[in-house]
Amino acid sequence: MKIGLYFGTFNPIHIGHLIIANHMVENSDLDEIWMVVTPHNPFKKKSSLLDNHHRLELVYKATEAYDKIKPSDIEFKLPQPNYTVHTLAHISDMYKDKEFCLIMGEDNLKSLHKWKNYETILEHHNIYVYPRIAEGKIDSQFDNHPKITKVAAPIVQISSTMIRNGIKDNKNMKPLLTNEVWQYIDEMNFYRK
Ligand SMILES: Nc1ncnc2c1ncn2[C@@H]1O[C@H](COP(=O)(O)OP(=O)(O)OP(=O)(O)O)[C@@H](O)[C@H]1O
Ligand SMILES: O=C(O)c1ccc[n+]([C@@H]2O[C@H](COP(=O)([O-])O)[C@@H](O)[C@H]2O)c1
Repeated sequence: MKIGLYFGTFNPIHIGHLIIANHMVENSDLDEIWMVVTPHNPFKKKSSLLDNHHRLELVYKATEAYDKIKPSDIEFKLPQPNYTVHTLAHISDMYKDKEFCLIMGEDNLKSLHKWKNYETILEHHNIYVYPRIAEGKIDSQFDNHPKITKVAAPIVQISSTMIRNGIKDNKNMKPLLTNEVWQYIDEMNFYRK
């Protein structure tokens, strides 16, 4: 079984993430997508983060109706900040019968050469890349790389930052989230201040 790992902070998960996950699983050889909720991205400050379990709950609510998309809390028990190379080693060891690939936007591909042991990641895993509008250039070593496959997924210009800021400013952000996710955020008063 081939699993696509879609890593993210998901603070909160929005329809942009879901569109990508669904597109990838329906238009590639991947059997499932696991949305891996990251406690602490080594490149981001942790301060404005909703608790891990709340972010996981939101991913659970967003993906409940999708058979091939599943939430994962595998990084919760691993040392922080979360280096993807360590998570991949751990998960591959846990599920020896499965093949794990990475799903990544072009924005993340632009910084991949700065990730811890990125050569090891590429040695053991395929990366499926979808287009994203972002500044900067992709390192030329990743051009036509045998382990990197580009997938022509739609571009959706939504970010979690946009949603958090909108909620704080009392704007209606409902169309950018699933109903279940919006209801939970609203009930719990998340992101209001
Ligand atoms: N609209 C989108 N379309 C496609 N990919 C996205 C979109 N938003 C985020 N991603 C990608 O999904 C992964 C997880 O996203 P992340 O949790 O960082 O969301 P974000 O919206 O970029 O968050 P933030 O605004 O808080 O930085 C990252 O690899 C990110 O590049
Ligand atoms: O391993 C690394 O060096 C590394 C550097 C930057 C980001 N990552 C991972 O990339 C994933 C995407 O993060 P984010 O915050 O953009 O959603 C998340 O799981 C991070 O831990 C990993």
